[in-house]
Amino acid sequence: MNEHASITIRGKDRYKSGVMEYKKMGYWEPDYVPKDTDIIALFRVTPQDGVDPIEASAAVAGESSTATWTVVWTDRLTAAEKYRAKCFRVDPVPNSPGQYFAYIAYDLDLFENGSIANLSASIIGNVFGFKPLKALRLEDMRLPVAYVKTFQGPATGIVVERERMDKFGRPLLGATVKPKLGLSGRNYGRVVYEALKGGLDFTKDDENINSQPFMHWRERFLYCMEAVNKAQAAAGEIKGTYLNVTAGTMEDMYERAEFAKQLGSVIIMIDLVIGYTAIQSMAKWARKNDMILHLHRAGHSTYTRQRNHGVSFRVIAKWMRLAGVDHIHAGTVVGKLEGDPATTRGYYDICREDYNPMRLEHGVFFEQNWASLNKMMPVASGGIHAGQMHQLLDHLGEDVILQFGGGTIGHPMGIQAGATANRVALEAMILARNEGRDYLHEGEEILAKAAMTCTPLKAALETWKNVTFNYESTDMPDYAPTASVSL
Ligand SMILES: O=C(O)[C@H](O)COP(=O)(O)O
Ligand SMILES: [Mg+2]
Repeated sequence: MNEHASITIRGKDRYKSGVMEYKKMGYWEPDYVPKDTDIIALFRVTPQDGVDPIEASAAVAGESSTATWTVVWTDRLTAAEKYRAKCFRVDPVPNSPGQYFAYIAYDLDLFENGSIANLSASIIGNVFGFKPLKALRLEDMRLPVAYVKTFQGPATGIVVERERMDKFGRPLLGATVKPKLGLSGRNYGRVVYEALKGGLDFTKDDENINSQPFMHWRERFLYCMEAVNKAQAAAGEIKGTYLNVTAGTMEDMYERAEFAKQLGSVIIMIDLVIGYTAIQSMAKWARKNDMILHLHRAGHSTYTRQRNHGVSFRVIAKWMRLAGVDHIHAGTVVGKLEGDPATTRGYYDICREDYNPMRLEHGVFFEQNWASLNKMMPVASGGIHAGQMHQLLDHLGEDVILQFGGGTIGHPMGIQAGATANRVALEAMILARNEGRDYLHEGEEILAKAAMTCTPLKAALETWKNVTFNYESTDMPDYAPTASVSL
C-alpha cells in the first residue's frame, strides 16, 4: 500500500475495545486539506528506532488532541472526526537522518479564545514525553485570522511607542544595569541616571532583579524614577527605564505595576518565566494603563536552543505577539547569545510584519496574517558593543532596541561616556545609511571617523575591538535549496 494513503479504520471496527495504531484511528489523513480556520502545527519528530515515522507523527496528532493509548467508546459521544487532529503530511528533514517534519491540523473548536495556556496545553502538553519518540520539537505554527482576532495583541505597539517616546528614524538605545545583582537602590539609580544622561533612551532591570535583600523593589523604583526624571530634564529628551515587576504572585506584580504607574514610568518589564497566563494578564493591565510592556525571554533557551527537542523561539515569538507584550528579546546575531542570522531574521519578521510570507530560508514555514494586531518591538541584548553598530543595523534594521549593558557600563571612562559612545556610533551609522553609503562594508571607517571627534567612542572601539562571539550556531534553518542549472 502506498504509505501516503489513508488507512483509517472506519465503521464499527474503529471503536472495538483494545489498542489500535494512531494512524488507523484517523490521526493520519494524507488527503486532508486544512481549512482556513484550522490551526496548523509543524513538529520535528524523531521516532525511536524501529518506530514508523507515520505512526509516530499520527501519535503526535492524537496525543496533542483527542487520543489516548487505547480506543475509548466515549469518542462516539463526540464529533470525534472533527475534533481529532489530523496529520496530513510527513517529510524527512533534509540532511537529518531519523528526523521528520510532521504537519498537523487542528480544528479551531479545540481551543478556547484568547488563551495561550489553553493552546499550549494541547500542542505542547503530554506529547513531548511520549515514549515512542526520542525527541520532539514544535517548529512553527499557522494561526488562523479567526483565532488571532481573539487575542489583544501588543498593548502599545511600535508606532505608538515611538510617538510616546518621541523617537523616530533610528533604533532605540538601551542598557541593562550591571552588575546583575547586588547594587543598592541609590547606586543603582546613579547607573540609570548616567546611562540616560549620556544619550540612551532606556535603561533596564536585569531579568533576575526583583526584590532582594540588597535592594527591595520600592527602593529600586524610587531611585530609578528619580534618575529618569533628572536625566530627562538634563537631556531634554524623553527617557524610560524598564521596571521589572516580576514577582512570586500576580497580586505582587499588580502592586508593583501600580506603583510604577504612580511614579510616572512609561514602561514596565516582566520575565517569560512568569508564565503565559500571567503575561496575558499583565498585557491587559498595560493596555488599560497606557504602559509599554517589555518582555525578557528569560529561560527560553532551556527549550528553544537545541534543534531536535523543545519549542522553537519562532513559536514563542508568535505566542507573545498574541499575548500582548510590546518588547521581546529576539536576538542580536553578533552578541554573546545563540542567534543564527537567518533564524533570527525570521523571529524579527514575526515581530514586525503585518503579514509573514512563508520563508523557509529564515525558518518560517507558514504564511501568517497578523490581522491588525500591533507589532512588537524586537530587542537585541546580550554581549553587544558600539564597534558592531554597522552589523547590528544591517542584521536587525531600524525598528529595534539595541541594548548595551556591559557595552555601556564597562566603558573605561565611565557610564555616561559609554552611553555617548553608543549614541554617537548609532547616529553616525544612520547618517551614513541615509546618505546612501554602503554602511555595512564601510562600517569600521564610518565609526573611526566619528571617533575622531568623540573621545568616548574612540575609547569604546579601542577597548572592545577584538571582542567577537564567533561560535557555531545550534539552531539554523533546515532549508536545503534544490540545485538548479542556470541557462
Ligand atoms: O538580560 C540581558 O539582556 C543581558 O543581561 C544584557 O547584558 P549585556 O549587554 O551586558 O550582555
Ligand atoms: Mg540579563
